[in-house]
Amino acid sequence: MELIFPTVIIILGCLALFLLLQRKNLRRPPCIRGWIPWIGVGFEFGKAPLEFIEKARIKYGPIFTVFAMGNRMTFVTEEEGINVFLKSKKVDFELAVQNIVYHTGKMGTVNLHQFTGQLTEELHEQLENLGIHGTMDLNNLVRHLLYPVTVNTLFNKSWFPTNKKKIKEFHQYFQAYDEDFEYGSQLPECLLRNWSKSKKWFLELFEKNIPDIKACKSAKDNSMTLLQATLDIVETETSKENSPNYGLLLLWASLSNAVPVAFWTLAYVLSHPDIHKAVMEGISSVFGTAGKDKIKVSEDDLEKLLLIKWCVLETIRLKAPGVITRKVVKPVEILNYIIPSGDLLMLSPFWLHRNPKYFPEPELFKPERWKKANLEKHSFLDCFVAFGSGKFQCPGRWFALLEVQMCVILILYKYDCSLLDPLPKQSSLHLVGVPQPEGQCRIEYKQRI
Ligand code: HEM
Repeated sequence: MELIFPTVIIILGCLALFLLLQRKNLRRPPCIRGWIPWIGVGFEFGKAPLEFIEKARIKYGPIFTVFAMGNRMTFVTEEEGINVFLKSKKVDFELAVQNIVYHTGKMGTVNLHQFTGQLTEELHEQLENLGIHGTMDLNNLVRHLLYPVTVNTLFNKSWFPTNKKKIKEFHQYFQAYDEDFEYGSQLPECLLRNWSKSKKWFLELFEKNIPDIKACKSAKDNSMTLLQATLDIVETETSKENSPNYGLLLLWASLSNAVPVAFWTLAYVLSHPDIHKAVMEGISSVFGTAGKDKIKVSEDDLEKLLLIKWCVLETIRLKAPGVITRKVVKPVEILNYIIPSGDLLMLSPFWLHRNPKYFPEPELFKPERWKKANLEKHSFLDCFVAFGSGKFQCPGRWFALLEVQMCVILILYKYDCSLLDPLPKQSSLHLVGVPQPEGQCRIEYKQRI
């Protein structure tokens, strides 16, 4: 009898605790966890993550958790969750992404429009290498054009290699680094040998070059490149040792997003004959029809070519990053569910931009929908979150828009272009950054005379 009483108390206590935990779990969003410990649904999720999250939304509703590789990722897809994601102090950006990202938000203060002249010059220089006529994979063409243009403009004039072997190496290492970037922050480097080798190659390159990059100010006006400005901030606020990592982050963020956006913009414009025609009429009305002159593109010219800016933005709407991420630091309530601290809160710009509630006829490439955006006041369409939003919005967004517009203008001004393949599908392998095309899409270009 003496033993029965405490035993009953313990059992009742356990039961109460169990019911309490159950109740707490009941207030959590539905969780897709699979049966394998730690791995969860990692294999299914990893095969085609973009499709996985849309199927989960259809099956489980506007908020759900995916458990994979030891992480709880809670996806929000509608207003209430999106507002919490973008505005709540209970979620954190820096803890959610690689440690090295903190503080770069300050880059936003640099006046990117000072780059108009240099971008034009660099683009003309690289376009010379295309010759007068050719056929090649459009993605390859854009990479060969924009890798050097971006690096020389953002980092240091003439920093991009000019020797063929080194250029090839740069392309190979960058593509390997880009390919596994999102796994690089989650898996041990020994499992990602190519990624780790490429990272080392770039860090060494930055280590070697940072003193030169810092020393070399523009001879014309003593102005700084974006990397110089960022390094000034990094070295004052953290330590010199972080500089190569920041350099590499900036390199990845700029090349891995702006280059595929330029590819998709050209591919969309060239595969829509009416839009292509209207774009060409715009270019001829500002610069004339002949394509041989080394035209200078000013900010005024860009204002007159609003359709091209809309085409770039419409492309970014359709090819937005698969996810952006925050870490929940204090339990937060969304749609009557409690999201526990430690969860990663995920928002998919890609799928949000395909919700007909926010973007009518979402699958169509309709640049004119941007007529409604107040671009003069630097604001995008409601629910357009390709660059994130709020405090941690992408600091490179205006540079990217400028660079892609100039790239499109100069290619189409100089060359008569047509696509030899249909618009490719996008690769569904990656969630981070702008998606890459799956397979090739050839372009034929002929210099205008
Ligand atoms: C169209 C091209 C681009 C897209 C779609 C894009 C998108 C994004 C997104 C979604 C974020 C995260 C925002 C968030 O979580 O709220 C981000 C961050 C960032 N982006 Fe971009 N980006 C682009 C181009 C660029 C360029 C050209 C640069 C460099 C010049 C750049 C530099 C960065 C940096 C450094 C961050 C980290 C922000 C921080 O530390 O606060 N991006 N970008």
